[in-house]
Amino acid sequence: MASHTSFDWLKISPAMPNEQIRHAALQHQAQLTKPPGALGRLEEIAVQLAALQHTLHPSVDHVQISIFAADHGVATENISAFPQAVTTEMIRNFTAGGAAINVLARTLSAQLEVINLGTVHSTDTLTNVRHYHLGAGTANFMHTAAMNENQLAAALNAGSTSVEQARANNQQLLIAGEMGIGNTTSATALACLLLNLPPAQVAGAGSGLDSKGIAHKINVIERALTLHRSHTHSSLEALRRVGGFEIAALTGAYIRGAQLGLPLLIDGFISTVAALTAEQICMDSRNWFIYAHQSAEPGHAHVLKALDAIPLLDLSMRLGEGSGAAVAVNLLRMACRLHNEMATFSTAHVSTRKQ
Ligand SMILES: Cc1cc2ncn([C@H]3O[C@H](COP(=O)(O)O)[C@@H](O)[C@H]3O)c2cc1C
Ligand SMILES: O=C(O)c1cccnc1
Repeated sequence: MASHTSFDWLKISPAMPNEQIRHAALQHQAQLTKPPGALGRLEEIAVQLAALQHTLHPSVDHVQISIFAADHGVATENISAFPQAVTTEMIRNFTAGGAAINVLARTLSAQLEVINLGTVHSTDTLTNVRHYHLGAGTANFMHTAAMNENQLAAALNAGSTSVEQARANNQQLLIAGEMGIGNTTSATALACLLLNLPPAQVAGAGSGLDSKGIAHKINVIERALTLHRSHTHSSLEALRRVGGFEIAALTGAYIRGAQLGLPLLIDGFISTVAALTAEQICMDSRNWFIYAHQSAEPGHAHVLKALDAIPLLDLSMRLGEGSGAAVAVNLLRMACRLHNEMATFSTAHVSTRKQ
């Protein structure tokens, strides 16, 4: 790939979790008034957040949710149950406060931002959207690479910018969500390239295809992989060829979040494919990822398995927008408060385990 300067930042090493604090947090958990391990993964989350935030008193009160939206050229192949216009219509809905993620963000008092990287229909009149204009959506990857290198670099940078803003605003956790009709096709093609899986194993209904629609989607992805596979020698190149602007922005956000030491709560199938891409580009970035939920999209289980990740929740959600991650925030908050506020055996005068 040319244009080295624009991709150079991807090589910066991720921040390291604090292992001393992890150890101290584990010891603290053992002193709380409960049988050791009885709070299960809530204990693990608190200990992990302590190590990531370099404090014995972790907290995720301040949450930023960044929704990256873009259109996909491959949408012209009839691979979604919904028309492409929905991407733009949903951006409008996000700004009006009516989408699922708006409701969830309000319950969390989270900061929500909407980023349009490039859609077929303009949203320029909307003032509370950050606009990037990378193009009127990606090119159709059935015929050519989805992005050129400038578009890929700009999309990765857009994700990075959101993380830097979150950091500057002292946010403690970032959720990067996505919106883009056709993006389960793009994410499936990308996962298949990165993990060498057959599309039939990964592809699903997305926003609601029937079995005939899924068979067609699989066929489209198989043909695209035949075009791109032999030219794809790196994960970054796979992202450029079959990814989307918003998937690249998520990837950039995850890599930059890891570099700046900001914990990242990963949503469903599309977000997890971006996390897989981030991890393949920048291996130790994985330390900063917390997988929130298992999507009903069948490919999600395969990608999570490849990542050796067990998500916190399984609610049969299949929405995207960062919604599954938003639902998991209260679990993280409760894990932190238990860790920070429970009495110890000694302060509460509770007898410890028999020797
Ligand atoms: C109204 C509506 C709101 C959404 N919010 C997220 N998605 C989700 O569905 C899309 C991916 O599905 P596919 O690949 O089948 O097009 C993405 O925009 C994703 O965020 C939505 C989809 C719809 C229809
Ligand atoms: O799991 C997801 O992220 C997902 C699944 C279906 C449609 N949109 C998003």
